[in-house]
Amino acid sequence: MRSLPLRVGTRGSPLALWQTRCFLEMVLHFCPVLRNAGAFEEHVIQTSGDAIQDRRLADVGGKGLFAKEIHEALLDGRIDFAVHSLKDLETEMPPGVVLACTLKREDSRDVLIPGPGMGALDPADPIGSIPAGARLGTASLRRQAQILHSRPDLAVGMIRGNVQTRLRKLAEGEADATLLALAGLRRMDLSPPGMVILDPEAMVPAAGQGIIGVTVREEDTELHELLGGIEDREARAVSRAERALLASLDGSCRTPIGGHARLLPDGRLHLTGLVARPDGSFLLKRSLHGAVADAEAIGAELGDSLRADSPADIFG
Ligand SMILES: NCc1[nH]cc(CCC(=O)O)c1CC(=O)O
Repeated sequence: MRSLPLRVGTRGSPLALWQTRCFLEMVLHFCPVLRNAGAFEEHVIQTSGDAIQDRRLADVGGKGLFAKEIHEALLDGRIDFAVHSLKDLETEMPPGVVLACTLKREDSRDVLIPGPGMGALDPADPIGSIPAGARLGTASLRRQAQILHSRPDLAVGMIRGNVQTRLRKLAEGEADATLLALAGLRRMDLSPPGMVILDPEAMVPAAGQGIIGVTVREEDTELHELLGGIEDREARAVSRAERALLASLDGSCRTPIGGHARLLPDGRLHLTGLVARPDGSFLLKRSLHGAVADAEAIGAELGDSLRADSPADIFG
């Protein structure tokens, strides 16, 4: 057995810390031998994404801004593994870093949250029931494009920061409504008043949304084995499809892209993909299904088909 403690890297946001502790509890559950005090050491790593609070990440121009420094710490041997929100983890990681396990998915849907000045939303048609001309606060081009596609009358402004910061800004009137991932709210036991869950076909979630992913050094077979025990096979299957779709679209961070897979009652995998223009003036959504064993091929095929039928400027 290697020397303890095992050093786990994480971002410092409340959600990231919650996810890291939840993951460590799972490891202890499956691996009681590690249950002595001090088996793990938490290393909070500030990432480029955390440092940028005033601009859209898309304008800073880089994928993987929430993970770069964490990958570096892993490759330098300063940490042994790292816990990520899979949706913030780029599909092509640096050589030597691998995704060793994906945990059981929390709810993958987005929610629409009205601010204090907005009346109740209609749960049967939440997006349609937003008052005309309302200001929506989001930094996500994927969410912005999908809302503007059906509601071009709305104004979109940016709200950034961690989940708590965004909710505070909403309460202070910086926007009339906002959109967040239900997974983050559930994990932190938050349920903002008036929030309505959006159907994933109406607001296609981001690839990997609601899934926690753990990275390790490729050569670290011991940790690979340990983490294999808590891998969730369904989460792995859907994330393989969603991430293959993302990789095959190879959009820039300025391309709104959605990807959402689920297992059908008959065991096959169903994948919905979406590409759009940020202003919602173009939006293409398609689905494909097939065998779980073909998850990656399904993602790649759907990505190719969406790309083939999108105007050139989408991927320019
Ligand atoms: N982009 C930030 C981020 N990364 C992961 C989550 C939520 C948790 C998850 O999707 O697993 C969030 C917040 C949000 O989008 O509301």
